[in-house]
Formats: sequence, structure tokens, C-alpha cells
Amino acid sequence: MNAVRLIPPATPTQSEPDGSSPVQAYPIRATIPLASSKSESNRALIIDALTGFRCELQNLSTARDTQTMIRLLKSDDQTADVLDAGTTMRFLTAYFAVTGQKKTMTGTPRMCERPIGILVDALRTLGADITYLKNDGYPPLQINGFSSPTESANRLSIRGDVSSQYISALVMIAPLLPNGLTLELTGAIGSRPYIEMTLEQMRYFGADVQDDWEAKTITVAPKPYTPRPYAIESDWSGASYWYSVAALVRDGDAGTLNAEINLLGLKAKSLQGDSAIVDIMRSLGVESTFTDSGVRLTKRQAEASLAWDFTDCPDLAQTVAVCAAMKGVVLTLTGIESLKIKETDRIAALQAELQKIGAELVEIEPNHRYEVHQLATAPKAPATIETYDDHRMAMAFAPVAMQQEIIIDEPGVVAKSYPSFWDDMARVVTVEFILEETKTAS
Ligand SMILES: O=C(O)C1=C[C@@H](OP(=O)(O)O)[C@@H](O)[C@H](O)C1
Ligand SMILES: C=C(OP(=O)(O)O)C(=O)O
Repeated sequence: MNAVRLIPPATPTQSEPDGSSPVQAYPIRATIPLASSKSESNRALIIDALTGFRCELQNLSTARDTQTMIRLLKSDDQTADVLDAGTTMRFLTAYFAVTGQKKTMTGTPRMCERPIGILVDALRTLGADITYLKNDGYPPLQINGFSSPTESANRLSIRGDVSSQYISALVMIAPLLPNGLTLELTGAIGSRPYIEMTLEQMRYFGADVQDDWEAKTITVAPKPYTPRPYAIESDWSGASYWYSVAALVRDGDAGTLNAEINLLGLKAKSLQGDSAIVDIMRSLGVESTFTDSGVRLTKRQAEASLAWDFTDCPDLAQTVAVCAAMKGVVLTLTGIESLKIKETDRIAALQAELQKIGAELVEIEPNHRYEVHQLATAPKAPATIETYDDHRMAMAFAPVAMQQEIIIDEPGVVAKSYPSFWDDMARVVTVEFILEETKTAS
């Protein structure tokens, strides 16, 4: 399978050639099970491992990033290949170091371009012996062991503006350090809700954690985790694509706003910062109602423009950019600098692919403020979207199919976070997989 063709649902005014009713017609009604959160899963797995695997974890994610974490935690192999999973790389590096395991940490070529020096420097200060196998500051790396930290090694300064995953990785191992750990965060703090998620999960498992966001410090006492059962919530990042689907459902006859999508397993009070999609999408025309089983999405009028700071929720930027582009909503984005060091350079990828759906992403203030707006002339549909080994490129562009046919290259990328994404998409659009031979023949 090398591409997927997504065909919009038929409108009520269209009928089949034999005069019968279309198979799928407006209004759109769908119930989506969703994958569970890989972020919550990967934290729970590290904490579980630090209790000697004595927690009962429920609803762990089927995401490849989580399945890779499970496999590597159980494996005796010398080499831990995390593939393209950022949290798995960063969390396991800290875990293997503090537990004194000799491991070679590696991943995909792109993973070996994603920086890890800030975490390695901090772990070295705490007593870890880590060497780089190729380029300083980047995987692959070799963890050789851990010697007990000195008295002074329980206080560290760490930059907060590159990746929050370094901070999460360090605080999660801190209860095992003889003197605990105080982290002083310097500079701007990106992805802060992910750090808060880590601290909340640690507290749930009995850790003694103090945070002071004014003073930008986190203090963890040397007190072991307590094993407990834990159930993982559905994934709000995965939910964002369904918000975009709802926003892009074409209005029915007489301007009726036709859509009802039920997303299962989401909670109003979530540990996940990507639940900010509720507020963002209110502006793009989606209303959220929390129910006993999750959240129900219905349509409302969109606003003409939207400005959002994605510092706290970088993984939502692609979803919102594509949705705004399709709706003709002028979108101003800030806080997206970290997108350049994720699965691909997501800013460059968006710039290339938005053009294909008749929009552009322009840098208004260097490395700070960007704008998405529609171009004067629409390109010929269907667009073929490249995915750059990035699950979020595939899933962010898929909702375009609510309005026009679209082809997405290498659809298998979704396995990183949401393996059943195309099955779920088939509930609202026609999904046809295209094999390489067919693609070149046509
Ligand atoms: O801790 C986590 O689970 C994550 C933190 C974020 O990364 P950064 O902290 O690098 O922004 C996010 O983009 C990633 O998908 C998951
Ligand atoms: C950036 C992401 O993941 P990671 O950094 O864990 O690879 C993501 O899932 O969008």
C-alpha cells in the first residue's frame, strides 16, 4: 500500500446512476473509537518499569511508539532501536541510564537528526556514563552505566525551549535518585502541558513532586513510586483530526449545519494539553458537548480569522493549519518553532503541501509569527499529498476529503500514533488504497 485515495461523501442532492439513494449522504453521523494516548501510555510504562512492572496498566495505546516502548522495556538486546518515537528515545535513555543498563540507543535516520544533547548533559551531571557513537548531541548513543550522584548533583538547570521530553524524562527517574532532583527551567517553556502530565502521573503513582511555575522549578523527593492500576485516556491529538472532519462537513440544504460525531473515551478534565482543540475548533465552527462516553461534536458558524499560540500544543498546528486553509479562515500561528525538529521539518512540509490545496503558510516575523491563507486560484484536484515520514502530515490532510477528493502518499505512517486511523476514516469517506504498481500505471 503506497497511497490512499479519499473520496468525499455524497451530498443528498446527488444520486447513484440507477437513481437510488447514495450510500453515504449528509448529514454525517459517526462514532469513532479513537486510539488511546501514546504520551500517557509511555509515561505509565516507564513508571511501571520503575516499580518492577507491578502496576496494572489498562487501555495502553496500540500506537507503534507505545508498542516499541513495551518491546524495548522487555528486551535483553544490547541495542534499543526506538524507530521514530521521540518519547521512547528520550524516556528510555533516562530509564536505562538510571537503572544502570548498558544499551546502544538508536532510531531511524530522522531520529538521529533530532537533538538529545540537553538530556545527555543533564544525565551525565547526575552520574550517567553516556558516549555518542556518531555526532555529538544526537543519537546513536551508548549508555555505559551510572555511578551514584554526589550531594551537589541533585540540582540542575535545563533549557525549556527545545523539547519538554528531556524534562519529563529526567523528572520521571528522579524519585530513584539518592537525593531526588530539583530542576530549574531556563528560557521559554514549550509543551508545558506535557510536563504537567508527567508530574500528575508521577503524583498518581505516589511520587512527591512540587512545581513552582513562577520560579520555574520542579522538585522531586527521593521516594519510590507506589504500584497502582491506571487506565489511559483516549488521544486528544488523534481527536483533533475528527474536529477537522466535523469543521469541514459541507453545510446541508438551506444552510443547515449537518454533522454529529461522537468521539469515545475523552474526558472534559484531561491530562492532555491537546484538549485545547476544543477551544481552537470553537472558532473554526465545531461545538463540543461532553457525554458519559466521550465528546459529541456538532457544527456552528466559523469565525473569519483565528490567531493561536501553539507553544503548549505543537502537535495541533498541522491539523488547524489545514482546516483553516480549507475553510478560508485566515490563521495566525505563533509558538511553532519546535515543529522544525519533529518527525520532519513540519513547517517546510506544510509550506510545500498547503500549496496543493490552494493555500500558503507564510513566515510573517522570522521564526515567530506565521500566517495561513487561501491563494487566489485553486489548484486542480485531486491533490497528492506527500507525508515526509510524518503521521501528522497524513492525518492533518485527510479531512480535506470531506470537501474534495485527495490522495495521501505512504498512508502507513499513521501507525506511529493512530494505527486504525484509515478504518475510522472509512466511517465518513470512501477509502481506497492504491498499490505502487497501480499508481505508476495510471
Ligand atoms: O512528552 C510527550 O509525550 C510529547 C511532547 C511533545 O514534544 P516536545 O516536548 O518535543 O514539544 C509532543 O510534540 C510529542 O508529540 C509528545
Ligand atoms: C512529535 C511527536 O512525537 P515524538 O516527538 O514523540 O516523536 C508527535 O507525535 O507528533
